[in-house]
Amino acid sequence: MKKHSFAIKVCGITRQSDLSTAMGMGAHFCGFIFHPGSPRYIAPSRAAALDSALIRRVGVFVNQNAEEIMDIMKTARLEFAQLHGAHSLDCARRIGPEKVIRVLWPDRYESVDALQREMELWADSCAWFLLDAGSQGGGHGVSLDWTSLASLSSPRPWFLAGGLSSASLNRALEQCSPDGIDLNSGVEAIPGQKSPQKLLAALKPLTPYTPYHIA
Ligand SMILES: O=C(O)c1ccccc1N[C@@H]1O[C@H](COP(=O)(O)O)[C@@H](O)[C@H]1O
Repeated sequence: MKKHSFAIKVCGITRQSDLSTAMGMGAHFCGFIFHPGSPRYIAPSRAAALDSALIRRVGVFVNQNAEEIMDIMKTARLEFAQLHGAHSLDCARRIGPEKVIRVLWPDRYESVDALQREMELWADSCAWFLLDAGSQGGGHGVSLDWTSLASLSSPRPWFLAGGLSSASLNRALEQCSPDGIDLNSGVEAIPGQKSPQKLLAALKPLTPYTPYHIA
């Protein structure tokens, strides 16, 4: 593994026990999925009741508009909105760029240069990018081609997502250098429930690399 520090996000949290385990293992961000079609869906009021101490709370949105997103952010006490759908720049600006994690799907672009041009377009309208596998939606458990991201020079910090698990993390981090990693289906016992063993297996080897400081 290359020696650089990065943030850890554990997404698809539906239970306090999983959130507490993730925090105990050094997660910096936790994610709640507000897409009703997802097996990881959580109602905003239930997410509000989960105690995340000082780590950052992210909501994942696919179909909702800016007003619905801002409403849920308030109810669920979220700091960030992860825009995982066909959201516009205007939607991101209305939410507030400092609160937006914009998802992009590298497979949609013919080259890393084309992906980078899209990132430049979004740079003033988001705080982070999240790169996911496939061409839409998320939670597929499929990996990206990490080598193609080795030369990426993002105008904002970015999370690497897409089926990351203890089996793939080491290789992924050898091949590209994200500012954060996003763990979801790769650390589950069943969809919507994390496995403490899988979380430990994925996160323990990262301990020397994750004293990530978030201002
Ligand atoms: O996990 C879901 O069910 C989901 C549904 C709709 C949009 C996003 C979703 N999850 C996000 O997808 C990425 C990658 O997940 P995975 O590691 O491949 O399971 C991650 O950011 C999740 O937050």
